[in-house]
Amino acid sequence: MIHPDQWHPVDGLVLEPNALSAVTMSDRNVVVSAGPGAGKTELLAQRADFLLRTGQCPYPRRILAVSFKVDAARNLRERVRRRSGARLAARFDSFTFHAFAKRLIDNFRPALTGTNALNSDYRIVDRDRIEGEQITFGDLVPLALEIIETNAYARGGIRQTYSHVFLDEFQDCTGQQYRLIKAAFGQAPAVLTAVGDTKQRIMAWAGALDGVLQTFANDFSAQPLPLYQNFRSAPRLRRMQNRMIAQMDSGAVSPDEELIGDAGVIEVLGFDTEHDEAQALAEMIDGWLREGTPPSEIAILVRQQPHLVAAALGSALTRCGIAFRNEQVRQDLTAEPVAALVFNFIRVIADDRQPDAYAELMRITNRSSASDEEASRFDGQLKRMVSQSRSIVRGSTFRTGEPAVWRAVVHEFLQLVSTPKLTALSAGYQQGTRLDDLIEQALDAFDRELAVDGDAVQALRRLSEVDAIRILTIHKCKGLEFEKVVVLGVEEQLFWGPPTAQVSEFFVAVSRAKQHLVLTQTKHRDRPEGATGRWDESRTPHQRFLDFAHED
Ligand SMILES: Nc1ncnc2c1ncn2[C@@H]1O[C@H](COP(=O)(O)OP(=O)(O)OP(=O)(O)O)[C@@H](O)[C@H]1O
Repeated sequence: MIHPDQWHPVDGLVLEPNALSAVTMSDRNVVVSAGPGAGKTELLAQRADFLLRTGQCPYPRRILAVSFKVDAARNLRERVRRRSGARLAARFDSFTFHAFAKRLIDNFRPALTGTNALNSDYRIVDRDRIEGEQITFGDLVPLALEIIETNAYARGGIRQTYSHVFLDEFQDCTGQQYRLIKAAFGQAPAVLTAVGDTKQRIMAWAGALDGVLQTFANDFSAQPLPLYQNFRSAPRLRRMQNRMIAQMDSGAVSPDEELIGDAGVIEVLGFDTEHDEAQALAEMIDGWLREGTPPSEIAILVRQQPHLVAAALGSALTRCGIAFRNEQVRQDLTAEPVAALVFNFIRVIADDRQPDAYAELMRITNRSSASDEEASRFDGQLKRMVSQSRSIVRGSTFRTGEPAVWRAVVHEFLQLVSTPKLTALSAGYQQGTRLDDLIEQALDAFDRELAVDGDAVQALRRLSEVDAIRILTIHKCKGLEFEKVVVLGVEEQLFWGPPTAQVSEFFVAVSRAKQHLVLTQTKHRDRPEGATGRWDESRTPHQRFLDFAHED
């Protein structure tokens, strides 16, 4: 443990004065408001390191960080683990609101009574729930709220556990989520740090509270600390963001002299049809990859329905042999250890060039062996199975594009690993049919990718975090950043709704780019297969948004 005076920002980062105050604040709640790329999430990671390393969050107490998206929660968790080490980071809980609520329900479920009472093996379903046995995602926060509001034991437990609470992207907090935070920590000694940007408020349609940063400052007597820098985007991109800020919140505009420089590229591309657009983008992305841009640094952002709007682009990328993940279709599966295990096994047997995948497979499957003897026996069995499965899938009779044959091989592998070992992979796997459901989802995801070109190795690349470029909605890209960002379809037909919400969404999309931003628009988009609702084939450029790209 070190004295607070001896602590320095991790990785040698220099923090602006307000950021340093927020990071090292000892006993006061704080609300940090700042624009994109100002380092709000980074500030939380630094604060976690400060609190854990200096003992301000003393053992066995913990830090709770609440984010809105699985990706964002995972990024923060990984940043803290990498910087502060696994031992200290074990006391850092980075959850989404839903995961935090579920944790409360799982720990204090008997506190739910009457029509809200739940069996221990309850399941989460999309809709049409059966009382006592099932709940929906939408029920998680209200049920957790009921527990915290009505049960002093649960309130005491949560307050005893957490000495510090972080709230990321807090501008999008809904009324119910806010009530949950207030009920859990309103009267508690826990120190809260909220960060957010009102210009990036994109969840108003889902009930995000207007002015929640100010409400929080009032209710929690939090000290407001604005930040002014943007560490993410090159100057040309920052000037575009600044032109948008001038319209959204004129008080937050940066002085011109801070944004001087030629670095950064913005391109506006117009096409006749989505096929022309797809071909040009696939060639452009192919060029970026050849120049050495890692696939994980390239994102295609679509305001909605990426599986339809980017369908032509998906086909063009496949023709060029570029792996992509369409995140609308693929759930956050790779974050699930059992799904990662299934994909890893397929990778090991289908692809020769994956020595790390084999080592990882051994490590994970052998983790919970009771003794050295058992571990070495299992090692031998696994090696034999991998070698047999390899010969099967490389044999001339193996129909490699056929999902059922892969399923059979995977099931045999899972049987060898055994249910107790699989259940031990994650705390939630004991519950109901969760483990089986996830295995099924992983296999379904693999089937879908296999259907694209019948190539198992390519299918796995598309499912991987590192090897594939990403196609995702603007909602999903919140808090993320990429070298190259394409905003696909800057058209009136895609950006509609209340003007303030639209411009915030466009702002979130544009501000994800570090170096290179491409905005596209087409005159015509054929109605794609699978489109059920309204679909306008004739398209109009969203000129007001495209104009932001032009320097005066
Ligand atoms: N003090 C700093 N010095 C140098 N780089 C920094 C600093 N703080 C943050 N960064 C880097 O700047 C980038 C943006 O930081 P971060 O994602 O924390 O911003 P943010 O305010 O949360 O952005 P947004 O609201 O747009 O999601 C990251 O790559 C981060 O590592």
